[in-house]
Parts: sequence; C-alpha cells; structure tokens
Amino acid sequence: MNRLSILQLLSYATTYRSQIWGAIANSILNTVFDLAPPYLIGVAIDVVVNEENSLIAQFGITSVTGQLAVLSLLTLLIWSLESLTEYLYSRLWQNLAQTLQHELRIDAYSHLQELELNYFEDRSTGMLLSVLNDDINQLERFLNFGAHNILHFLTTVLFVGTTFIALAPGVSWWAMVPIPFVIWGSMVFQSKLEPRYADVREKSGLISSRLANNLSGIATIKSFTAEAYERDRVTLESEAYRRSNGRAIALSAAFVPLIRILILVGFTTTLFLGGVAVANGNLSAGTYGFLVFIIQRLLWPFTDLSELMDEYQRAMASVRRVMGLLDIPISIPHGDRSLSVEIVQGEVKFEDITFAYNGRKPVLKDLSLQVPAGATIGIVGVTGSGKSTLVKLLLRFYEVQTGCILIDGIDIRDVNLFDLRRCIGWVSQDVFLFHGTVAENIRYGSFDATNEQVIHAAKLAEAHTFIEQLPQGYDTIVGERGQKLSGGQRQRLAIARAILKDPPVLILDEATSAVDNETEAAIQRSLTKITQNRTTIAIAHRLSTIRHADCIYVMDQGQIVEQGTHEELLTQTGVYAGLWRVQSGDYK
Ligand SMILES: Nc1ncnc2c1ncn2[C@@H]1O[C@H](COP(=O)(O)OP(=O)(O)OP(=O)(O)O)[C@@H](O)[C@H]1O
Repeated sequence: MNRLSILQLLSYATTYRSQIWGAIANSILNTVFDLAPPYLIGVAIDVVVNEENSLIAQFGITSVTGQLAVLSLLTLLIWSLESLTEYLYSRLWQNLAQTLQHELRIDAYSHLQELELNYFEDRSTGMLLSVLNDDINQLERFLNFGAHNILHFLTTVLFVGTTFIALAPGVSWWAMVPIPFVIWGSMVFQSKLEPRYADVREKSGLISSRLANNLSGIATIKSFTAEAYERDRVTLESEAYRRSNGRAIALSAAFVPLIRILILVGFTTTLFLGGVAVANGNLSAGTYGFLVFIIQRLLWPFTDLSELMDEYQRAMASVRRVMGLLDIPISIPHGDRSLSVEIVQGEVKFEDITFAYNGRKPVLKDLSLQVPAGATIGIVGVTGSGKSTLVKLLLRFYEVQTGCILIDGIDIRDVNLFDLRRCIGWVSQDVFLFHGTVAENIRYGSFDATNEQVIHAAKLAEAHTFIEQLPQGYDTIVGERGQKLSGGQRQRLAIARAILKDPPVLILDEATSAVDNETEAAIQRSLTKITQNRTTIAIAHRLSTIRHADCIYVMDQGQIVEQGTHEELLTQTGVYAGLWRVQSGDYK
C-alpha cells in the first residue's frame, strides 16, 4: 500500500518532468557547493603548508599570494552559486509542491462529488474535510522540502564517502561502520512509526468530524445549554489526538539520539586512528584536519535521515488516506445514452421496483407507477412510507434492486447521469441553499440566466416581494445553508431555482410545507402555470396542495394502496378520504 501510494503520487508528477529535473539538478548542485568549504579549507592548508608544491601550484600559480587569491575568488564564486541554486531549488520544489497539492485536492474533490449518496451518509463531513484539507496540507509540507532533503542526503553521503575512501582508505572504513546500523535502525523505526502516524491521522479525522458536527448544530447546543457537555466531548477527542501524537513522538524523539550515539563511535574512531596515522607519518596533517572536518559531513546527515523518515511517514499516512479516497469505486456509473433536455417529453414509469437502503428492510416493494408526459401527479402517504425515496430513485441517487425506472421509455441506467439529472428539477424536503447571495442561489438553476430571468422565476415562486424587502434585495447574503432566511423563504428560493432550470420533469417534495396558507395558494396559482407542459410529481402532506393533480397515489409501507383523482378517491371510503376529512376539519 505504501509503495502503491507513492507510485500513485508520482504519477501526478510525470507531467512536470522538466521542472522536476531542474529541481533535482539544483538540489544536487547546491549540496555540492554546500560541501565545498571544508574542501576549500583543506586546499588553503595545503597552500600554506606545501607552498609551491601545493595542489594549486600544479596549475602554474607558484606564489602563495597568487594561490590564495585564486582560492578566494573560487570561494566567492562557489558561495554565490550556492545562493543561486538554493533560490532555484526552493522555488522549483515549492512550486511543484503547490501544483501537486492543488491537483490532488481537485482530483480528490471531483472524485468525491461522483460518489453516490450512500457513501456520504456513512461518513461525516468533518472526516472528509480532514482528508481534503489536513491530509493534503500535510503532504504539501513534506513536498516543500522533502525531495530536496533526500537528494541532499544522498549527494552528501556519496560525495563525502568517495572523497573519504580516496584520501584515507585505511581510516575511512572505521567511519563507515555505523552506516549499515543506521540504515537498519531507520527501517525498523519507519515500520514502527507507520501505524502510529496512521492512528494520528484517524484521530485528527475524528476531531474534525466532531467539530464540524457541533458547529453546524450550534443553535441546538445553545438551546439545550449543552455547551459543557459538548466541550467535554470535544476535550475527549482532542485528548485522544494528543495521546496518539504522544505515542508517535515517544518513538520519533528517541531515534535521533540513538543514531547520534552510533555516529559518535564512527567520529571518535576516525579522530583517534587518524591522529595515530599522522603521528606515524602515514597521513599528512592537512589531510587529517580535512578528514576530521568532513567526517561530520558524512555522518551527521544520517541523523537528518531519521528526521526525514519521520516526516516521510507522517506524509505517507496522509497520502494513504487521500489515495484511499481516490480508489473508492464509483458505484453508480453513467449510462451510454445521451438525453437532450430539449427533446425529452417527460413520461416517467416505475416498473415493479423494489428498493432497500443498505442493510435495511425494503422501503419500496414491487411498486409500479406511470406518469404520462406533461401530467401532474400527487403522492400522499404516512410519514416514512417511501415517498421521498421514490423520487430519489428517479434522480438515481440510489440504484433499485429489482425492476426499472424509465424516462420516455428509456431505462435511466442507460442514460448519461448528468443528462438525466438535467431533465429533472427537484425541490427537496429539506432545502439547501449555498452561502452566497439570493440571486446566486436562484441562478443555481441556470448559471447563464439573465437578471430578468432570475426575477421572473422569483416572481413565479412568490419570492420576489420578500426578496425586495431584504436589506440588499437580490444581493443579500443568505448565510450558510440559507440560515438567515425563514423556512418558507428558503422553500420559495428553492422553487424559484427549479423554475429557472425549466426541466421537463419537476419534483416537488413537500415544497410548500413551510409557507402559510395564503402564500401556498399564491404559489399553487403560479405552479398551475409552471406545471403546464411539464411532468410534475408533487409529494404533499397537505392534501389541498395536490387536490387538482391528474392522479393522486396513496402510499403505505412502500406500496401504492389507492389511486385516482381527488373526486374519485373521495368517493372511496379509503385512506385518502379519511385524511381529507381530518384536514378539512370534517371529523364526522
Ligand atoms: N438514507 C437513508 N438510509 C437509510 N434509511 C433511510 C434513508 N432515507 C430514508 N430512510 C428510511 O426509509 C424509509 C422511507 O423514507 P422516506 O424519506 O422515503 O419516507 P417519506 O414517505 O418521504 O416520509 P416523510 O413523509 O416523513 O417525508 C424510512 O423508514 C426511513 O427511515
């Protein structure tokens, strides 16, 4: 899984090959320039000790002053190049990190949008937010400098190690002794740390979930004066996160000191054996000074290695969560047939459908129902009888288990999902408005509608008058979920946006339940106009809303138990007639 996640991540980078090569080259060059000072000091000592026999003298500069001048110029040049390459690699790597995190976030979000409703019902918004935000940010932090640090480590070890072996083969192997132990230790450390960081990410998701849930339910918390109770619950989650991080810290903090001890052994051995070699005349003083200096450069990067591993594991725990999300298959696939809104007549047929939500008993059983194109039907029934589920199946939010749903005689499973949903206007039971202005929310029905069309739709939905009375009219911000509006006002905006969409099939699920009788009557008059030449499925508890429908279906426990016009149903002494009597105040 680890390797797979990394490969998936790398596949994002393949389009930026030239940038990556540029960043790699600058990282390597920068490390080489960064390593130069000890070499330059070595050469300086060589100049003052060996004078005209020095290394530089071999290039024809015999005077010590001349050699030192060349050395100074070289130092200036190398330091300038180090600064330049540092600027370049920082910029390239950080920009790449930005691009990757951006693409990954957009891909993860796009994929998430495609997943079926079941997926969201089983997960909390906060948890998903933590993946899309925290986890991707965690990865971004690693990508900013992680790749450079890895290259810096490898180049340093390779460069310094080679010099070491070349200059003092007899001493160098002592310095190398700790290296295999360090690598082995790092691997053990990595495997132990992996589950701990996975747990940290999970706890972070849980706390996000709790916070998101509480913030959206803040009014309920206040009304129940449950602040202390909720603070305790948040404290528990936060405490769990702290403990989980504590477990990871206990391991990661211990590692660097342990590695350092191993490295110290290598360092002191070189110090001792090298000194003995100088005393015996087997090694020059200049080389010895250089070796003692450079060995730190060889061994200390191994302490950085452990920190690098730590950052890597943290980032990988996040990558796995993001990739896990991208790997979730889309279980409601698009059909192959396209369906143009302009040519859809709007005939809707449910044929023997049976449907049960995940792991529950069937909500709809062998239900059949036909709505001729352009007709208006009403659906009534006790709460929980499956009315909303029926229309959600038409929108293909869920798949039927048996039977089929047809639009203009075509099985909706064969139709492109977007085309299908473009044909249907849905005013849901619980209206959701987006944070933004009134006009933006209505325009959700048709993004390129003119202001006049928006106002016209609002007028038809009996919303224009109240909108005009809002502080900034159509530019008034409705707040998150439209919380700055009343329930009835939200419903009317939802109707307006469905009208603006102008779909061949209109679904009104308790669309006027929150408005007063007078407003409802006004909306009904508008709807009579709107529903002409359009198939309409209206679900209502208030029977007056659907009494003029071409056919009314009465549902009970997932089945249709009565059907007919209002007048026909009244003549039967069934459920509908009973309901009508209660609602019209006739209790006889
Ligand atoms: N997402 C879901 N997951 C699991 N069960 C669900 C889900 N949505 C609804 N149900 C269950 O399905 C049944 C039918 O619900 P549905 O919303 O279709 O009823 P309804 O007739 O529209 O009710 P109401 O008149 O109260 O709106 C209910 O028992 C409900 O608990």
